[in-house]
Amino acid sequence: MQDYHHDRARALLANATQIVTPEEVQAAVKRVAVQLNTRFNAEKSFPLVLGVMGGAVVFTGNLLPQLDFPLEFDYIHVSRYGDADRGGQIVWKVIPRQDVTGRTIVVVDDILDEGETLAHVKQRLLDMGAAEVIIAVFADKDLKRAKPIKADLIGLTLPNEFVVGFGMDVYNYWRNLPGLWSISQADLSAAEPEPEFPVPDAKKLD
Ligand SMILES: O=P(O)(O)OC[C@H]1O[C@H](OP(=O)(O)OP(=O)(O)O)[C@H](O)[C@@H]1O
Ligand SMILES: Nc1nc2[nH]cnc2c(=O)[nH]1
Repeated sequence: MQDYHHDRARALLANATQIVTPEEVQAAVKRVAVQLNTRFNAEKSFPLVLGVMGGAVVFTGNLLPQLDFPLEFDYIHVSRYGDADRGGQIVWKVIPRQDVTGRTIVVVDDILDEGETLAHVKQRLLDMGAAEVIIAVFADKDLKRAKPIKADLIGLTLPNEFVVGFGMDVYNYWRNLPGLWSISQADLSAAEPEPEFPVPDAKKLD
């Protein structure tokens, strides 16, 4: 089982192309931090920053120490892609736990792709009584068509390719990469389905 995932993850990365270097990633995080600092140091507010797990974990972890205004942090957990490379139904795993009534909320996520996830999250927070919901994303994917939501702050704009790294995964692999990689088209969707049961390790059967 471990061999299977190790080899599959390595093969996916071997076929992938690096599109953003770790240095460019860090510059993008800084851009978002500077914009948030400029905005929130100019007003006397106390925003609730909500990271959208799981993909936002790395962006959030890099961004928070660069913010220099008073804030409260928590996370929500929403997923639309699951283990797939295409969006499906939105599944809430952790809903907002604080009372958001009347508050300014900054939602932090790794990527705005079709925009369904963040449109849904924003509407839910507004329905719960939030005064204002600001969307900060590490990356916005250029789909060349309208989306149901626009981010207020964007670190960088990406081409319409399936990317991994800096919190983003392919089949649960490679969230840990410090740069961004575009997964080969041949490895998407057509990819062999993951076995439902652990693959026997041939070596151990000998
Ligand atoms: O704009 P959309 O097309 O809706 O896609 C964007 C969402 O997709 C990713 O989450 P995913 O559902 O993959 O869950 P994850 O964060 O656990 O990887 C990403 O973190 C965004 O939340
Ligand atoms: N890993 C990953 N997750 C996504 N969720 C929406 N778009 C993407 C993408 O390009 N890569």
